[in-house]
Order: sequence, then C-alpha cells, then structure tokens
Amino acid sequence: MSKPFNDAFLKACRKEQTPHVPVWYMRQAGRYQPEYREIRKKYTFFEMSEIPEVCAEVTRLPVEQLGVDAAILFADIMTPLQHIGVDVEIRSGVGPVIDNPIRSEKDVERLTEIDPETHVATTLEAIRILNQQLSVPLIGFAGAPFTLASYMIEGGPSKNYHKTKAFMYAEPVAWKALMEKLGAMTISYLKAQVKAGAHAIQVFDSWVGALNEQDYQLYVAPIMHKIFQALKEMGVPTIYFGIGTGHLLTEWNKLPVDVLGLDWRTSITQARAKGIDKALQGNLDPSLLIGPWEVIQERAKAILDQGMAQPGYIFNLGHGIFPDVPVENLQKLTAFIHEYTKR
Ligand SMILES: Cc1c2[nH]c(c1CCC(=O)O)Cc1[nH]c(c(CCC(=O)O)c1C)Cc1[nH]c(c(CCC(=O)O)c1C)Cc1[nH]c(c(C)c1CCC(=O)O)C2
Repeated sequence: MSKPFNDAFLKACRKEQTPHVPVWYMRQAGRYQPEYREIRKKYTFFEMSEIPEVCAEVTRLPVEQLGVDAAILFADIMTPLQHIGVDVEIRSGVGPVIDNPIRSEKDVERLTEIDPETHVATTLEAIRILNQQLSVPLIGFAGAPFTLASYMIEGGPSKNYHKTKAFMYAEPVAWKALMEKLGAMTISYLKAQVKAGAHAIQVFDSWVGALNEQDYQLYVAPIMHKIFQALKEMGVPTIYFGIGTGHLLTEWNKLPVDVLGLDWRTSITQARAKGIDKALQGNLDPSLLIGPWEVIQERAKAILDQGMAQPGYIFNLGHGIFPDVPVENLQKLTAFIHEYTKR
C-alpha cells in the first residue's frame, strides 16, 4: 500500500500548523550522491533531462534516501532557455555556459516564445510519472528573469555582473523587452508544470542580490509582480529565493508570493524584525554540512527555535548542497529536525 500523502510542507507554505517542521534541501538531487554520479557518467546534463524516467528517478532518490518532506523536480533553471534560441550547455564544476550571449536590442528581438507542451514535454512527463510515485509534494521551479538574463548577457557565471548591469543601465528599452520575454516564458513554463501536477513553485533569483533596492524596484520588481500574480490563479503556493538578498526583503514582502527564502546571512529573527510577515524558508549555511555533527546540530537547533516561533516555516539551507557533503550528515539532520520539532 502506498504511504499517506505528507502535506506538512504545503501547510507550512500557507502558514498553517504542521505536525513537525517540514524540510527539503536545495540541490537535494546532485553530485553529493554516489547514485547521481553513476547516472551522470552516462549522459550530459541535458541528455539526462531528456529522459523522463531518469528525471523521475533522480528526483525521487533524495526523498527516499534522506526522508525529506518535499521533492524538487530534476531540471535546471537553464532548461527552457534552450527552446527560445539560447545555445546553453552545463559544464561540470563551472555551470551554465552560453555561446551566443545577448549584447544588443537585436539579440533580444531574436528570442522566440516557448510552447511547453512540445518544448519541455519530457519535464512535464517526469512530473506526471512522479505524481504516481511520490507521497510528498513535488516542487516545480524556474529561474527568475534577472538571474537568467545574467547568464545570457555574461555568457556564463560571473562574480560582479558588470555586463548585465551595464546593459540594464545603457539599454533600458531592450532590458524591459528582455524581462518581458523571459517573464512570459517563465509564466507559461510554470503554469504547464502546475497543470502537469507540481504542488508548489519555487522561483530562483539567485543573483539578483547584486542590485540595490532602488534598481531592484525599477528594473526587476515589475516583472516579478507579474509572474507571481499570474501564478496566483493556479492555486499553488509560491516561493521566491535569492542569495545575498537580505536588503531586498522589504521589496519582496510586497510581491504576491507566499514564501520567502533566506540565505545564511539573514536570520529568521532579523527578517521578522524587518516586518516580513510571509512564510519563511531557510537558512543553514551549506558549508556547515561537512561537519562536525555537533556543530551542525547546534546551528540547526538555533534556526529551528527562531522558525518555530510562529507558523509558516520550512527548514532548508541558505543555498544548495555542494558535492563534498556526506549523505549521512543530511540523513542525520533530517531526522533531527523531525524529532526536535515534533508536536
Ligand atoms: C543558479 C542556478 C543554476 N541552477 C539552479 C540555480 C538556482 C539555484 C542556485 O542558485 O543554486 C537550480 C537547479 N539546478 C538543479 C536543480 C534540480 C533540483 C534540485 O535542487 O535538486 C535546481 C533547482 C540541478 C543541477 N544543476 C546543475 C547540477 C550539477 C551538474 C552536473 O551534474 O554536472 C545539478 C544537479 C548544474 C548547474 N546549474 C547552474 C549551476 C550554477 C550549476 C552548478 C555547476 C557545477 O557546480 O557543476 C545554474
């Protein structure tokens, strides 16, 4: 018989009481798992993404292995971009690399529209398979326009986002067109994921912390408002996450989104003190996961004590798990969170 559906994560997103604090980990499917590394030997990243059964298996693995309260779909924020005219490749240890970066208004005009049912049929099929197999909610996701644009303009990972910001300041019309195109792609991609069966959506704006509050308001907030507003009609909880975005939380709190993700730099108490009244997710420093266990436990406890102060809290890391992390530490941590927060 299949297990009863565990909806603690969905309840926490909606700020309802839960039997324990729910937990999942960003990048819970990845190279820290020997099983993932084995599968990855056979395919490139995007080849893997093209086989629905493999995507489903890789998505399921951490749920079974770690006992987490949610699954996150195996794909990448760059997945949909391949279908709108971006030549992207994922290089191991580097990240996304793009052969035809955006440098002018003409490059923005070139971008085409996505048709999810044909372009990302594999991803949608993986969602349908997972819905038959999982007894925890499945999180669908996408990259936010700023973060996607940063890769498209820089041509790969960046430390300072000079080219991205220069384009934004120098070509405001082209920038707005780019945000609108990526926003439309994101809405259509995410709606298709929900229709296929995703129970919640996380939007990753990993690099938007590079902007100050004023530029965020001017150049990014309008498209984020549009995306979350469009998702509202789908009726699933939404999460917005970025790194080094503590200074943007007051702006984020105005968006029609349910949950805000915190990195390790901003504590839950600090976020609440700023008047953030949405559900929160985070925020153990992923570097702690290499150990020792006593330190992991002590830091997790401190975060849980803050999170449990009011309903609407989901345990997670401040950023993704990296390859050196021992699986065992994540197993122990998950069990500890469930035990310590049991009501
Ligand atoms: C910025 C970003 C990317 N991808 C993602 C983000 C936002 C979150 C964040 O800030 O980390 C999001 C992402 N990428 C992946 C997922 C799948 C679900 C999960 O979290 O388990 C998710 C949610 C798979 C992946 N995406 C990637 C891997 C590892 C790639 C591999 O197998 O070679 C996985 C499992 C590759 C990738 N893709 C990207 C990077 C920076 C890298 C890592 C490069 C490296 O260290 O090798 C772009």
